[in-house]
Amino acid sequence: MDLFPEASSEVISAPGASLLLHRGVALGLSSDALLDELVRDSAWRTGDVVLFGRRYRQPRLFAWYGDPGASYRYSGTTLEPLPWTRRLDDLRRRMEMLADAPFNSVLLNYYRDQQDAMGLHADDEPELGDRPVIASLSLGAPRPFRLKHRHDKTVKALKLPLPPGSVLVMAGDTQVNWKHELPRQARPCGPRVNLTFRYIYLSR
Ligand SMILES: O=C(O)CCC(=O)C(=O)O
Ligand SMILES: [Fe+2]
Repeated sequence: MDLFPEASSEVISAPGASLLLHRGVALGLSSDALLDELVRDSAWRTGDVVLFGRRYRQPRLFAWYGDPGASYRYSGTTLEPLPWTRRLDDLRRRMEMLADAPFNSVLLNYYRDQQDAMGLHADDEPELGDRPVIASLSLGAPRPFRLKHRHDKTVKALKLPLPPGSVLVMAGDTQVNWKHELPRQARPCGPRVNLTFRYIYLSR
């Protein structure tokens, strides 16, 4: 078991973005064991999206955990967070140290195979604030994460392979200037779980 994998941190240069990719982050157990545990123990649910007036099932499972009141809004529904599990709270503390920012919630996404995906979007909901710090922990199949500039078509898209045990910290104006996606894959691949730790400004 690789409890202390080779750790490294890399600045990903992208105009108008702040991206730091940490590899081999200490998680308290191996990334494979953590993947298995989260797949088994998380309260996975399905979601729908409405696109051009039609309702579609999202091609992935998700779960939302956090402090009371840190609710998550998507496609017209508001989700109340499930209480932190010991594991997720431990990971939250680790991510806070790594990103030097507070987090009060985490969105887990479970991509069961190559057909599960997440479309192009920015995490720019008002409750995330103006320049959110988001720590994105990846486990399982190393699938490419794509980033596209929102305003300047001449800026080349980025394709980052996010290996298991890596944490991509998106900060500064990243969400203002860039969108990101996790495309469907042509080739079969194993499961992947991604956790995005976020800070939700609580509504009064
Ligand atoms: O699965 C990923 O790497 C990205 C997830 C994501 O963009 C999100 O949860 O907002
Ligand atoms: Fe996102």
